[in-house]
Amino acid sequence: MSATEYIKYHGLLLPPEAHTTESLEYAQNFCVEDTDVFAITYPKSGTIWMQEILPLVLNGGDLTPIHTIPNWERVPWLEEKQLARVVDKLASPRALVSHFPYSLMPPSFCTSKAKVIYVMRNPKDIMVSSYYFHQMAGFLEDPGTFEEFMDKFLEGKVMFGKWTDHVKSWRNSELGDRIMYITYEEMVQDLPASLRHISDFLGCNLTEEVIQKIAEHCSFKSMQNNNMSNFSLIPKVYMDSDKSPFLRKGIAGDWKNHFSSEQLARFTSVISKELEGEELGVCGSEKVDDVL
Ligand SMILES: Nc1ncnc2c1ncn2[C@@H]1O[C@H](COP(=O)(O)OS(=O)(=O)O)[C@@H](OP(=O)(O)O)[C@H]1O
Repeated sequence: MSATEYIKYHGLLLPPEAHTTESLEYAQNFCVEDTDVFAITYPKSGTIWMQEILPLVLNGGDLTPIHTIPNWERVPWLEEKQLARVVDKLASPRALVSHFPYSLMPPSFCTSKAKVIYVMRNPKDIMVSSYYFHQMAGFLEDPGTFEEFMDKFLEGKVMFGKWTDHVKSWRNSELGDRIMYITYEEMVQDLPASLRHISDFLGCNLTEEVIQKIAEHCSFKSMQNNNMSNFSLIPKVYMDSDKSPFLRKGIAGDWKNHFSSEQLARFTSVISKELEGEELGVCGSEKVDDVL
């Protein structure tokens, strides 16, 4: 398939396969409940990982949902068109994901007590992951060369705009104890510790035995083998895993295999300039600036 032209929504480019005028309007009018939990990510930061983790943490490690419900229905995207179709089937407390910047969250989110887990990832690894995703996803624009894709990424001419705008919008959201920040890197480094952190934040009181069980089922290998999570149910015309699997490498630092020293210098210069004066702070055990 050839990708249809992206739509523009409040200045953000979005692929029309997943986003329609109706789905975006539905998201704006969505009635957020106090018990809802949102995992918010810039694309390729660990969204589907959280779609696996959240139902397990919220339901004491019950494996049924992750083995029976595809991830896009189990923990749907706020902005995508399947939400309206599955909303009545969502287990309570509901878990959702979104790539929206803070400014596009619905009014009911802002007045609710819903909690947010914001997952950050090294933008260089995001760009690499996204580059391969654009090669395998038939509904996304051809990425061109790595160099061309870097230009687009840095200019924000990719879906959901600039990474720096996304991070800044959520770092400045002032949601207080409703928001928890975590990095993809700390999840890779020590998943059980990250799960304890998430479980405490959500007030779930999980035993160590359950934490270990969840960690096992959310490992990269287990998720690669879970047909409800690896997108093998999606027709090849939309996602062709022969070109690049969705669960591709699952590591921190793959950018080192892709960036030339010139590209690294250019990327770092643009990103640091845009983050100048921003206090990104501490996420769990990691100082955020250390993973950038
Ligand atoms: N369990 C686990 N462990 C480690 N890494 C994992 C895991 N699950 C998903 N991933 C990696 O997350 C990357 C995909 O990001 P997203 O899920 O945010 O993509 S999307 O925005 O929903 O398209 C993509 O990263 P890359 O491998 O670097 O491409 C996935 O492999």
